[in-house]
Amino acid sequence: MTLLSTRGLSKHFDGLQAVTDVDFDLNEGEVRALIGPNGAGKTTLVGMICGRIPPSSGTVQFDNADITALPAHKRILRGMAYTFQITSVFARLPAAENVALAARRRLQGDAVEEAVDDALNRVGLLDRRDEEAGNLSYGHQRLLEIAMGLVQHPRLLILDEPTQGLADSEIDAFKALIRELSSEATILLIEHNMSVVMETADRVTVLNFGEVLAEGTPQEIHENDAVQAAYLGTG
Ligand SMILES: Nc1ncnc2c1ncn2[C@@H]1O[C@H](COP(=O)(O)OP(=O)(O)OP(=O)(O)O)[C@@H](O)[C@H]1O
Repeated sequence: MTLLSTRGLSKHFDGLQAVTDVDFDLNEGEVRALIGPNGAGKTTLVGMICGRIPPSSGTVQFDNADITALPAHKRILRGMAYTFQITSVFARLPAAENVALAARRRLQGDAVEEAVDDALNRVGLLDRRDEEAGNLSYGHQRLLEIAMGLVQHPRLLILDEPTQGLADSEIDAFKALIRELSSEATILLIEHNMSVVMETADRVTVLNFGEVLAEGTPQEIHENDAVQAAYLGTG
């Protein structure tokens, strides 16, 4: 089943065409990586999907409904969760309280703490639960945001460069987390780390100059000459 689709989705900022006429379909249950050179329009496309950026033209459908005009917070209620490159944690609150704020959208009472600890455990931050979020490293703040997304049991989890700032050992744990989550949520991942893309994604979409350049399995994308030329260099 198609969970998300965009048709003719475009965005220009004054004279700059950031995203052009993108038709994008995401099946329920898949892990999709969105890759492309810097400035290709990945963050802008995802911003339009989750309602942070109003499109210049085109439509977004989620779960069989046209959500193009729906504000971001209402898309969250319909089952979208996302994290962005700039962390949005409350720095002075403990890690656990940040996750609890997200959990209370859905749960009450003792169930909140249980869900918070479960989400922190899954991203590997349970032992940091009482630490002020602002004291965590940048990479750990990104993981904390993923926990804030997870605790809402989203149908679609969108992650913008989640492995930025993580050590190699943490990236390995992140790959395992994505594989585990893929049985419960559809995942859209903007990712520059090709080992993460190759090892976690079912399919890959490549954006270049705001347009879809190619789409396919990680292997197909790796072997695609146009992608090699635009993005992967000599591969
Ligand atoms: N708010 C904005 N105002 C003006 N131009 C913008 C704005 N946001 C993005 N752009 C421009 O739109 C283009 C696409 O940017 P976007 O951030 O979507 O690319 P990206 O593929 O996510 O890049 P990166 O990998 O560097 O994050 C770039 O040329 C960028 O400078």
